[in-house]
Amino acid sequence: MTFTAPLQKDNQIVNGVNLLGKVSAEYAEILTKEALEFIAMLQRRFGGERERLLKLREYAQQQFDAGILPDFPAETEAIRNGDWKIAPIPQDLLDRRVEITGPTDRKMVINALNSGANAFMADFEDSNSPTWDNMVSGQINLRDAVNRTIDFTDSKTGKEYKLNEKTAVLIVRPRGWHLPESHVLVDGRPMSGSLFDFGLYFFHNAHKLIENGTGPYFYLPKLENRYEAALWNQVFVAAQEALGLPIGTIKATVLLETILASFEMDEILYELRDHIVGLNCGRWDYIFSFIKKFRNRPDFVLPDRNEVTMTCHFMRSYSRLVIKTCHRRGAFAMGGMAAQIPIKNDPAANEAAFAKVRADKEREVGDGHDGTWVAHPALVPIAREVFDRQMTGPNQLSVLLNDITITAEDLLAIPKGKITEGGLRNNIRVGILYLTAWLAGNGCVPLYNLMEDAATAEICRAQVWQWLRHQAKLEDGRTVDRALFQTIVEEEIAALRREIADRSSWKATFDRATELFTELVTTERFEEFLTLPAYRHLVTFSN
Ligand SMILES: CC(=O)SCCNC(=O)CCNC(=O)[C@H](O)C(C)(C)COP(=O)(O)OP(=O)(O)OC[C@H]1O[C@@H](n2cnc3c(N)ncnc32)[C@H](O)[C@@H]1OP(=O)(O)O
Ligand SMILES: O=CC(=O)O
Ligand SMILES: [Mg+2]
Repeated sequence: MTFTAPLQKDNQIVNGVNLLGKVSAEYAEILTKEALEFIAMLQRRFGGERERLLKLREYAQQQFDAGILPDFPAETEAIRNGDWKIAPIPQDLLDRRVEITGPTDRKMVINALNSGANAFMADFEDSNSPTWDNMVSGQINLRDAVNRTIDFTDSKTGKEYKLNEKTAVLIVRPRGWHLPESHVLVDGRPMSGSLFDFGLYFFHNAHKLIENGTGPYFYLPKLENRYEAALWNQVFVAAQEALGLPIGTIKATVLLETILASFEMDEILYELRDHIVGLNCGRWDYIFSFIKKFRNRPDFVLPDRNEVTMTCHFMRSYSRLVIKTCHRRGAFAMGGMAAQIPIKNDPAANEAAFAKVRADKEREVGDGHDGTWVAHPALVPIAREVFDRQMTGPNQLSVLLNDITITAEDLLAIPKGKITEGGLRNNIRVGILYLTAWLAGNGCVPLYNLMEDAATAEICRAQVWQWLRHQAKLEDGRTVDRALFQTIVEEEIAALRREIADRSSWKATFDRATELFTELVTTERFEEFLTLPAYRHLVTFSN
């Protein structure tokens, strides 16, 4: 994706680096000459390899389109069969039973760190809309959190926020390899969003984190193979060398959230063995990736989104393989995110939502996961109660699952279930409303009592695309074709317009979101990520 914007010498704080976004006095504290030199170094050294690996994804797709299915690579058998372990895990990451996640909004960062969770994943990815302001103010908020100077006063309620004495361990999730940061050009080209997010956080905070007795910890999203893991490893080595820190200071947890990465779990752990502490089951992107990679196969059409749960054979197999693989290597197998959130003003519905979260956590701890994710502070005690009851030590590394074998067939077993008009309508509604919020600068929203973020919205639009492409049959016998889609989408747009009538910030982006969603689900060529075309609408040049 390229953007044209005037290159001005006067916004070149550093030779060859052009800042196209606003730089206020506060932003300049993050976008210092030294920090920009550091991220430019990362981009110059690793930007080319990133682009090559993104091309490799296209090549792999051609194989799937030609009918070839993924399998465990023959050439890395020695790694899978070898007897090796990852490097030791730091003390403050040994017990990760409950992790809260959320965007880097100032109030939410304080709430998450105070939530009672063991760790907080501060998210520049699925739950973030990458406006320039969100990216740079997110870095400011994290810097202030690390320095314990963060505070906030809610202008509406007057409520004041500051950090408790004891806070969650901070882990930061940069954007995935596919996303650019178009407000920063290095030698005339947009830099990688991953390197921007990682680089600025690491540069400003690594030494302070170590002084505080913790470290620069990261979650790495959407990896598809060992090469992408190896690239992160090289980035870590270069970053640590540049700041004079020992190799292995950085610790990362990789989101195992693509179907292809499932075939290279050992290899990903191996490539990152000095820096990795575990894998995490990112179930929502995983489902999305499953639909995306096999999108052109009529035999891989999935049922309604709410039927594709963690208890489906392919999902349960994947999470068990994560546990088995990780524990053999001394790495953590983190669970994932149930989408239920508290339901206000309806105690019965709220209890039903909590019961679903509880059941999800019971499955995770029972299977051998070492910890889990929650989306909301009110869910911390629910997850903690389940893990405290069933996980007596700090983790379950000793659960080896030696008697379980997971095959390629298990990972690729298509779940059975219905496609319904309700499911189609829900995908359309959630897809449009999520994009509306995202374009308005909010990457995570409650919709119809569920947490929705970029990964869940990807499932919505990918399913509609897939059902249209393969003329899927609804349970009542009708075909999902253009005519049916057109009728339903028009009805839903009219209903949504009424639903958001008093939300002024959403009204401004609703039309763009409906256009974008319709384009995404009806286009001949499947868009790899909805955030790529959507990002063009977010980019604002200040000069
Ligand atoms: C697929 C994946 O990648 S999962 C990971 C990405 N997703 C996430 O991280 C989910 C993050 N969660 C959220 O953003 C929010 O919980 C939402 C959008 C789902 C729900 O938000 P809301 O409806 O506004 O929540 P609600 O009104 O109940 O919030 C109550 C309080 O909890 C706080 N809160 C809610 N969620 C979080 C969170 N994840 N972290 C910190 N604070 C939170 C709110 O800021 C609010 O604080 P206040 O009382 O001081 O004002
Ligand atoms: O990032 C998490 C996911 O489920 O996707
Ligand atoms: Mg994800």
